[in-house]
Amino acid sequence: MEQQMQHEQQRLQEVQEAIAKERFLLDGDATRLKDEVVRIRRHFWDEVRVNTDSFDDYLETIIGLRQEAQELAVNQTLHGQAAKRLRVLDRMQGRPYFGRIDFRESGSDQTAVVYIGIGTLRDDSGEDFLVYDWRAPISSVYYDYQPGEAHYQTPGGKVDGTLEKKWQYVIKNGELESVFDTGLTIGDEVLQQVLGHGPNEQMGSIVATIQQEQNQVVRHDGGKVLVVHGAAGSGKTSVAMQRIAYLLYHYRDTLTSDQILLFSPNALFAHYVANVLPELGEENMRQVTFQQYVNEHLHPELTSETPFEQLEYVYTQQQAGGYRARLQGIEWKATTSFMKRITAYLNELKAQGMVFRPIRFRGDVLITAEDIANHFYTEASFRSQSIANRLEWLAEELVKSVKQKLTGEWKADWVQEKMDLLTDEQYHKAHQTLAKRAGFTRSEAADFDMTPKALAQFIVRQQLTAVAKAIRKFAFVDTVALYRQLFEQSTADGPEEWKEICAMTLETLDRGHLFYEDATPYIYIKQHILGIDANRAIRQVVIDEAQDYSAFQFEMIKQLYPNAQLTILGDFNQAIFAHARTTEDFEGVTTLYGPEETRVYYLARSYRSTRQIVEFTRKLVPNGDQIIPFDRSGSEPQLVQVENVKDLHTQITHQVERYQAQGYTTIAIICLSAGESSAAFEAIGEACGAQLITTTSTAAEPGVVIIPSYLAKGMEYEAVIVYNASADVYSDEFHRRTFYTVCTRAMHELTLFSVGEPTHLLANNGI
Ligand SMILES: Nc1ncnc2c1ncn2[C@@H]1O[C@H](COP(=O)(O)OP(=O)(O)OP(=O)(O)O)[C@@H](O)[C@H]1O
Repeated sequence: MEQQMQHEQQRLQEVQEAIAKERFLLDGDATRLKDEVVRIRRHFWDEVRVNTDSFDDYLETIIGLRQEAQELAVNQTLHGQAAKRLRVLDRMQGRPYFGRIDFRESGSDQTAVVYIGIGTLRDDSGEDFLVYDWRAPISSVYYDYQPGEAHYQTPGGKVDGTLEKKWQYVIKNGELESVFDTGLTIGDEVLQQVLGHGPNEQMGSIVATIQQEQNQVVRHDGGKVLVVHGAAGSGKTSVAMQRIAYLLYHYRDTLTSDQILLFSPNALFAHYVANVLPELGEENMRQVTFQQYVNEHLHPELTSETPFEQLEYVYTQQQAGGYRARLQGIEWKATTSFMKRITAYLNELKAQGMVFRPIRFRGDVLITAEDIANHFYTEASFRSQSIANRLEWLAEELVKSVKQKLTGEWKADWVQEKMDLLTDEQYHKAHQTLAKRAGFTRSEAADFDMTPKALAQFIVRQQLTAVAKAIRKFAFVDTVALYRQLFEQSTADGPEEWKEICAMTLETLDRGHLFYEDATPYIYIKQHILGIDANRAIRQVVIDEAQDYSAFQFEMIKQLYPNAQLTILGDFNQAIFAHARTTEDFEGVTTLYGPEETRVYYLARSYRSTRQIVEFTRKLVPNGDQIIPFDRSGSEPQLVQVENVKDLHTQITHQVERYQAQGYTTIAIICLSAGESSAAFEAIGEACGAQLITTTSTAAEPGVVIIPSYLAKGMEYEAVIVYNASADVYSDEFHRRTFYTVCTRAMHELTLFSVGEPTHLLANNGI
């Protein structure tokens, strides 16, 4: 064994030398390329002879420009590639590889020894691989098999053979610490070690320990939709990030990181995952939250409640009037029944019911809403057209009509007044523009005689342009009134509290505001009427925490990114939003592109928490027995009942101190709501040295945080303290999924405090 270790030490050293050598050469190249780029930029115009005297001179100038631009682009690309390779080499220096497989192809008497790391490394000759990229086809054997028969797929077909050996290496800061023969050891010691450590404040890559069931997801290919349903801590987010890295490698000739879009739940989470791809030497994908999308697409006169404000209402306003109706409304507005209702409504609008705004000029109505509606519904050639197409045509007609109506406007008093008030600069500008239009060159402009009539017409035209622009953007369609109409009608299949839901929705709309549950349906209607601005460049869309998305949201994402494959990851036990509280699977998602285009994986093993914590948390949810803990041992979760809030604060402060003394650096005190969080922060923030996390937080420092439940979603902490797991706070059945989400954030330690009687949700835990 010692001899083996020496051999491995020596090999490691050789590989490190090869990395250092490539690094040295590339460093020189990168510097040279950078200097070249700077030089070309600086002297761009020196190299190009600009001469437009004759056509030939002009052509020569264009050719010169193009050559120079091409040279710049080539150098920039080469520099980008060199810089990327340098990033990979930098990371490989400290840990060139983490695994090895000895694989013998069927029919061959030679065994290939394959070392696996985050990037490829060849020897001096360029012929042999010293290290294989973890995403190379042969590397999949490492993740998929124990010693014995094995195979892997290449673009050329399936390769069968025997996996003779499978080793894992622990290399830290360039030093070989240990080698495991993972074909022989029971349990995964490296994984035990990795999971036993605390997290940084940002997520890391799991490339060295991807598990077989996760590897299937990472390398899945084909179909428009990939759904990953997995328990809390089963690695959904990690797998999503590794998958993005895999796709960037596999489709490196056709896919770039800016063609990949990740929908994340909030800014804090976006920051949390932002380090994984750079750690693997890849550039980050684009990230967006659904709320950002909503804000960009609302009518400018509307504001919308945020998803977090909606949750705060749901969690804290049980006693408010209309609460029951609001909750029903939240659920109903996310259903496929409501979507069907909207589809029928959009169809009806082809024949009747469109609502328009009059077209005004300087406050006066030029074309009434009734006239626009008449035009829209009586034009015979429109009948078979979609609403969006009709509007395009109508807009042009309206612009023409407005122009016609304003032919004599230049004589109006307001124009004369405006002319009198023009500054010298404005007058000069008008003169220049009109001279140019009349064919005068810049040097001849002074000879142009601008008549008062021409100036007056110019002033009118300026205002008209703004009106035409608004018409072409369909400002004459009253999208808010169109959404409103849905709640002015009765419906046969609406929920019990329909009348009250309608009254609440209308009252909110009257204030120029939307409930969060109305934002997506409103935008959906708006886009179907005015046309969708689809983004065809995006090729991959990844939706994490997808259990919180409604049928509308999925449909909208599909329509927005028609060329993208979707990876949808979620866990319905963590569906904390009221609209999803009774949904149990992604069945609705299957209808997006049909079952043949949809593949579903289930990840049952939970890696984040100790066995004791998983055994505790899985009793909180109905199907919890399907969740399999990774066998890592820790202490039992504790429930501490206290008599009053004063005691609660004293005890929590002591608990934080104990955790700190145990060496934990990421500790979360998780509250149900923002209100509870700020009260907790006020009382114990200073004593615990804690940061308060709010919806506006974009990053958290390592240390103690006080955080509301919905912002802790997707995150993890070494030690979790549930602020108040009492029957008063987690009072209802609908708190179950939130409570489960809160408790599953813990990696090593979980303590629940309760002022008075604990929540009924703990009944299955014998409490
Ligand atoms: N194969 C693995 N090797 C090492 N660590 C892993 C592996 N799979 C998961 N983990 C770790 O388990 C923890 C949970 O992973 P992750 O956050 O991706 O799970 P999740 O399913 O998205 O969780 P949740 O739904 O609860 O937010 C992370 O610390 C992650 O690094």
